[in-house]
Amino acid sequence: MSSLSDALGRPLRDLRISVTDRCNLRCTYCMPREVFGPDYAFLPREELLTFEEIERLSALFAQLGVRKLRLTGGEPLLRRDLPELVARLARIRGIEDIALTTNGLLLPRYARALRAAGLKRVTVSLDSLDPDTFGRMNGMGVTPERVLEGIAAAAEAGLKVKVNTVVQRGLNDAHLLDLARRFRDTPHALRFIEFMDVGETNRWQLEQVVPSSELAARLAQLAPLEPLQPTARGEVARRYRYADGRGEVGFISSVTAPFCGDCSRARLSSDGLLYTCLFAGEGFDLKALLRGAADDEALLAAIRHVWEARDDRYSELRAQGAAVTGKIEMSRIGG
Ligand SMILES: Nc1nc2c(ncn2[C@@H]2O[C@H](COP(=O)(O)OP(=O)(O)OP(=O)(O)O)[C@@H](O)[C@H]2O)c(=O)[nH]1
Ligand SMILES: C[S@@+](CC[C@H](N)C(=O)[O-])C[C@H]1O[C@@H](n2cnc3c(N)ncnc32)[C@H](O)[C@@H]1O
Ligand code: SF4
Ligand code: SF4
Repeated sequence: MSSLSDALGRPLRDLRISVTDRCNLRCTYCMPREVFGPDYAFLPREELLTFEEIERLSALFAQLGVRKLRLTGGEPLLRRDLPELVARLARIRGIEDIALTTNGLLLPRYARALRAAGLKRVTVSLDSLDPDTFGRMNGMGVTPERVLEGIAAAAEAGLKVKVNTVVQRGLNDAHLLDLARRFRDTPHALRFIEFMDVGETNRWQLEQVVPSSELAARLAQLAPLEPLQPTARGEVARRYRYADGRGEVGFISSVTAPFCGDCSRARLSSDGLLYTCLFAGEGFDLKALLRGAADDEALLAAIRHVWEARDDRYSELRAQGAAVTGKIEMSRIGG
């Protein structure tokens, strides 16, 4: 088994796989309704990688050093028979961790099947406990209760749960202590994500980013925060525990504290393009190779080549004032 490094010396360890570009929500920061409306052209079914294709590629990525897979989207639970894909991926030699990022709405239906297929953990997105705020942010008027039911179903099925909250100044930042209180006495780590300028449609403005340092100071009203050691190199979230022992929080601070230096994440879009950065404009068409009957050696060589040429560090460059246009949408590349 070989492993490789990119142009900045970073290994390839994680593969984030988008299984659909569709979603049952329209979060304003990700798929704003005015863009992703009834006429939006989502990918036709035949353009999506099949489970066989995803399995084959994942096994090749594992040969090149990938240890962790994350299924995402769009909303991954909209992809029919997703537990079957999990079962296929769980059998791949070298894969140590499989996770799923979801908005939670379909977890009451699928949590048990996912667990039975070999999934160990899920990350559920929930931006507010205030129904008006959450309904507005998810663009569909869906209540936080529905997501909490999904979280409960996941926990009951034996899945480890993390919760992701995107923070936007003036939208949900007034209600964050309620969320923190809600999860403090649970085993579910709550992670606050700085609103990011991903894609081209979410009208990102720096003024709407609440720096994690500001949030941390607010959370300290509940109890002082003590930093925790990273569990792995390249960990996205900075983790803290409350000094009174009642829970864990994390901060994902791509805007105020970029973490490109250790970024070992590749991304596979639902239509089979390989991207080396969340903010990339172009991907490498692995599906064309797959469907052009390339053998494993040719696919391995192509992936190696792409990774070895990689010098992406978008968040660091943004922090230095660089502007980039033509970025792919989050729902297509996978969050
Ligand atoms: N800028 C940037 N943001 C990222 C990257 N990876 C993840 N994120 C952001 O962080 C959020 C959380 O990612 P998750 O996959 O839930 O978290 P994680 O910390 O990678 O996952 P685990 O540690 O495996 O639980 C994503 O939804 C993105 O918004 C990255 O490489 N770059
Ligand atoms: C694109 S979603 C896909 C998975 C699933 N639909 C969900 O919402 O969890 C993955 C993650 O990206 C986050 N995200 C989407 N747009 C974002 C943005 N502009 N800034 C920060 N995080 C964002 C979401 O909150 C979610 O946690
Ligand atoms: S963040 Fe997730 S749930 Fe919200 S619109 Fe994007 S893909 Fe859908
Ligand atoms: S901005 Fe790109 S290189 Fe930097 S951490 Fe995110 S995905 Fe990795």
